[in-house]
Amino acid sequence: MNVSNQTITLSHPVITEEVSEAILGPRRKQVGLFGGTFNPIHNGHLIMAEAVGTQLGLKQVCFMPDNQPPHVDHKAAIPAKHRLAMLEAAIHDNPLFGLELCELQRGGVSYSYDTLVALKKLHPDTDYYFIIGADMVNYLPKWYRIDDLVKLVTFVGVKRRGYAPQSPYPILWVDAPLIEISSTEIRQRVAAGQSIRYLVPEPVRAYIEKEGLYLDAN
Ligand SMILES: Nc1ncnc2c1ncn2[C@@H]1O[C@H](COP(=O)(O)OP(=O)(O)OP(=O)(O)O)[C@@H](O)[C@H]1O
Ligand SMILES: O=C(O)c1ccc[n+]([C@@H]2O[C@H](COP(=O)([O-])O)[C@@H](O)[C@H]2O)c1
Repeated sequence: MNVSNQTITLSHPVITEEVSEAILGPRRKQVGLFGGTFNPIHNGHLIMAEAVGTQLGLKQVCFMPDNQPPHVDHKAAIPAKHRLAMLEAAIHDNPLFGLELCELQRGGVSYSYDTLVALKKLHPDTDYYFIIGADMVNYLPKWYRIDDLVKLVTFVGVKRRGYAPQSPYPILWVDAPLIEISSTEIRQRVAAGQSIRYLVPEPVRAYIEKEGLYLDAN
């Protein structure tokens, strides 16, 4: 500790986070939830999760694979065990990233309202930030019990080219590098025998090849 001209500079924190919590009570945790089908996860997902987590200073960003996405026009995804294996391979080397598996464990249609009610009951000291692309923000008015859901969670909208950053609901808008990759494009490229190198992390590319996934276009 240096003392000069009445300015005190601390060379290291005096109390630890544990001591602070013992005195002031538990601090609220800020956790990002990135829900998706991840069929498969791609670099666009990873870049936006990193951008949101670092810009908002979140403690963790949890990727949350859905069991069955609520909108009816979604194509059947490959089995959850493959989507999960690729997610694990993609995120394991980033300490900011984690997994939230409650929707797979619950089964059925993955309504976000049901998920947030369950998570808030389990972790009342956590504030959740639900990360969605600007394309998905347009659909928010159609989400199940959306007026109740916005009271349980803060929606973080990631800007995308071609989608105005606006909504009737409160959205925390975040800029991330614009990476126009979609899982649909990855599946189509694999089916057409084209390269997906550098569009997905290398362990994900290797897994798709080893397991022979997405060879039929859908
Ligand atoms: N390149 C991207 N930039 C910004 N947001 C994205 C991007 N790709 C996906 N998202 C967002 O990620 C979330 C989960 O998306 P999902 O798992 O359905 O991936 P997808 O690439 O959109 O898949 P699909 O092409 O099969 O519809 C959604 O909120 C979607 O808006
Ligand atoms: O709860 C809803 O009504 C609802 C409607 C559409 C999408 N969602 C959630 O939004 C996330 C992204 O959806 P998707 O279809 O792009 O994978 C995923 O976690 C879905 O469960 C939720």
